[in-house]
Amino acid sequence: MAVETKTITAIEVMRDAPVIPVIVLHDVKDAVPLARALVAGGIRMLEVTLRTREALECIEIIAKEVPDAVPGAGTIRSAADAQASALAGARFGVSPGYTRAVGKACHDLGLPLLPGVATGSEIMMAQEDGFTELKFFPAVQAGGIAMLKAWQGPFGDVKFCPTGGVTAANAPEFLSLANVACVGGSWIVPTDAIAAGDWVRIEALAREASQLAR
Ligand SMILES: O=C(O)C(=O)C[C@H](O)[C@H](O)COP(=O)(O)O
Repeated sequence: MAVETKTITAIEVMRDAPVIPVIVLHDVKDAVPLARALVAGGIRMLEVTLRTREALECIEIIAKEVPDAVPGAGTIRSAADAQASALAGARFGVSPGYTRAVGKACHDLGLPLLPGVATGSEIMMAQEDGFTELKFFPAVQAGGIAMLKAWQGPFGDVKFCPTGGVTAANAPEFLSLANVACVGGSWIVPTDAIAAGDWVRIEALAREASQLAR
């Protein structure tokens, strides 16, 4: 059954599955089979990064052709990125950092945003602007589990999606933390599997990821 479009919120994006795949697509023809494989494996929230020229077209075709998937745009770095993503049919946005301009654009567009943060000041700025579900990026490189535990005190009302260096091996420990709602990562969408069209492998990786405990 297709996920209702208009009412999705950032926390719903985070709670749908334990893992949000961070997807890099270079070829539009891969978008639909990849999205179908992820959905078959139990992952519906799909972050398609705006790192490639093809990304917006990929979001558009997933939105049209895979009703059970919820395409989102990653690597949103400007208001223009947010606008183009919403126009293409992205249902949520993820940014590697936070600026007021990006926050305001997403707010005005009604596009739920997981803003990227790596410091207390960035968390406070995002919170001031009304965001309480945040991406911790780059999670492992910026302090990992220990950082998230330290944030539990002053920022106990924030839920994080740690992303960057998260793998099948360390995801369970991240997911066991009370302030972690889900994790993000590229490990379930390996570049070589996409290039080879190995959708069976990606479906298997998604299935394993979707069964991780939180
Ligand atoms: O492109 C973006 O907007 C990003 O924020 C970067 C990604 O989140 C990380 O590159 C994922 O990290 P890995 O799972 O270690 O590959």
